[in-house]
Amino acid sequence: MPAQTLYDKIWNAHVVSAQQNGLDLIYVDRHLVHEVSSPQAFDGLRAAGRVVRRPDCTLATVDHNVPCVNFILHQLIERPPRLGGKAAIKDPESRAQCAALEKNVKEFGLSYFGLEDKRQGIVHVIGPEQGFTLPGTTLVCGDSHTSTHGAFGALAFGIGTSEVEHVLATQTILQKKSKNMRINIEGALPPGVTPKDIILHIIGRISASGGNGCVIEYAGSVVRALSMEARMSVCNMSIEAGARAGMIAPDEGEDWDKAEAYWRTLHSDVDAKFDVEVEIEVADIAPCVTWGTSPQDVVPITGTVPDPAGFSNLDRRRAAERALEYMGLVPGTSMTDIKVDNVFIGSCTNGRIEDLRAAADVVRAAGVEAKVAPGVRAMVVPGSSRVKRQAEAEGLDAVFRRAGFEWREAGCSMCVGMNEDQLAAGKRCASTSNRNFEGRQGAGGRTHLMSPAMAAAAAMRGTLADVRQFQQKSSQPTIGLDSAPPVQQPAAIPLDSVADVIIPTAGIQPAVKEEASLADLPNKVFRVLKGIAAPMYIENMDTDMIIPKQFLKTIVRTGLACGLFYNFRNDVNTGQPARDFILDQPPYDKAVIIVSTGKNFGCGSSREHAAWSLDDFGIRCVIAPSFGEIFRNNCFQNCMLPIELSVEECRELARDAEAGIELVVDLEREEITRAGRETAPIRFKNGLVQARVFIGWVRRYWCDDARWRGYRYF
Ligand SMILES: CC(C)[C@@](O)(CC(=O)O)C(=O)O
Ligand code: SF4
Repeated sequence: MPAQTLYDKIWNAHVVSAQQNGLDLIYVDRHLVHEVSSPQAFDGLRAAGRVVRRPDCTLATVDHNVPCVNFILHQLIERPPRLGGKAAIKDPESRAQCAALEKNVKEFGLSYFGLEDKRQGIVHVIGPEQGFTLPGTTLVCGDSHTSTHGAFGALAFGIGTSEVEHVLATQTILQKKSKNMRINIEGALPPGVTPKDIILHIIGRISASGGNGCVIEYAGSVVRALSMEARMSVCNMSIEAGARAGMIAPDEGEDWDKAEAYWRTLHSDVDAKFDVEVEIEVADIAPCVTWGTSPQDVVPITGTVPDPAGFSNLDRRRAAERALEYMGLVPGTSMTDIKVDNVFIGSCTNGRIEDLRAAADVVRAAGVEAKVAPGVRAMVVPGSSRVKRQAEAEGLDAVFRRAGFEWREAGCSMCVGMNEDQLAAGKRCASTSNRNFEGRQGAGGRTHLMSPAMAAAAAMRGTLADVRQFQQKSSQPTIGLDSAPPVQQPAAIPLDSVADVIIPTAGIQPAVKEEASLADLPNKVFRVLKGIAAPMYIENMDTDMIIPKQFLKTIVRTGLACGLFYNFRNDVNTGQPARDFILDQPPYDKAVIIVSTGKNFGCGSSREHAAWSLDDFGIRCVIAPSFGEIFRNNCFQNCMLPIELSVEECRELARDAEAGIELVVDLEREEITRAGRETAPIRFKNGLVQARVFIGWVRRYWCDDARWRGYRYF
């Protein structure tokens, strides 16, 4: 057996069948479900008369839309008010989305941590908390930050809603295997430098597209010494590095005796080959903050706002100029001179107990009299109800409250602003979340990413601040390392209805005996596509830009063209159409193709709404130098072809698109030509694979493996 990486081992142990088009059908051990990415999936099941194949391996919760304010009465959908619950969900769309999940979990018989459940919380906090996440398993969720669970040596990745439906129905998923990337992190961690700083530093170093096409394994002495919370923060942001997933080999486990033999094999073999290896020396890292609108826009807190003119890459420079304008920043400004209006401590990156302790340490170090700086609104939102209770048991809430922080209920809150916790236009927020995208925390809001300790320091000072100045005053241990004092955990809450350790692929029974049907192939599938292409020049065009969060509250897939590139096409303040965006100008208002010269198109959130809105507008093909992996899969699911070409080729096509020349994408010939021009055709890179996957994908209505009939449909 050739040497294998950790990723290879888990992947190989879960292959149900290798497909001819370069995809593997993978068995899914665990499936987490939340209210935003699931309603359309359940509707699909209902329409097809299907059941959930493994309700015992599926766990659902509400997190994105839940109010984080604590009112006395809770009155979600026709329920008698109860004491001690959360505020009623006032926004009708948010309420409908949560209500849809409540209905679906009942109908399909799933384990559900609802609003009033003591175990409710952000999906990526509760999975590990409840022992649902285990080493060596495959775990998926309709959410990009599923990468978090890789901290346990699981292969965990985000998927789109159509894929959620496929997993619900079959407990399998069709995926292309990624490349292996290893990031070795060595050295002595300087004071004030936390896991968040390490991952921000890494993204700054390898870029937001640096992990494209890869699964990252984090290794090295620094990683081995990290606590589980810290590992989760690092793996969480693998998606911000453009990777499919992040993983860390497990080294300890509470259920050790149960699964020891298997878990012990979960490491990369000594001579395993990685496609990409990166070395990180942590000794030189300082606490980090972001200045722009991509997680790669990282500087040390001692640094200044960079000058876009310093970027030699044209798309990068354009993105930086746009970012600075959006962020209201001037090159050369010291980061510590930047005033903040809001502070948000929470999210699936940094909403765990250790994060709250780290932030509270800084608040304590500022002195008992110290208060949040005047004019700053600071809130702490625990990642789960259990984290909240633990923090209260340790008295952390009192530390925060005394200093003037708001102490909130568990949920996603201002990480995404789907509840009422939104950052107002023009306001600046020091945030422990993972995305500083335009409009991420609220339309027009400006986000700086940082560690919980740094966010607490910013709250106390009223500007971005160097946490080391606070820490010198205190003798608190460095956060995120296993050396932190042991803390008493509250009694474990049993998760009765969730199955025990699952041995991958064992005991698979042949599924339903239905036959593949080629009859109703969607008519959107094309073999030749001719039409107007709209050029776009932004690097890291994230799916928050393609469709902002206010359009994610729908429970259907249709009618989303109105949300497409919403913040580009409308005035953020008035909501009036701006009419100056490319897709609003003839002939591009009839575009069927997008040509992006910028890398990493569709990065970030897994929201299939991005593909649905492009589809609704009439786009059938997107051409770019690289794609966010989940977006790429979502395109296929919606019969929209993503084509990867070199940056130069994309630029060439963008020039033609700019001139209004129609492009012809021919799948059979695997080439792109310019209508009515003699210019040499551009061949698809990996043309065969691309075209075959596209045609094959939609033709393969059923996964026709003898052992396993996976079901897929549109
Ligand atoms: C559902 C959505 C708001 C999401 O959680 C989805 C995701 O990251 O895949 C996000 O953070 O953008
Ligand atoms: S990234 Fe934010 S919105 Fe998405 S799951 Fe994490 S906390 Fe929730």
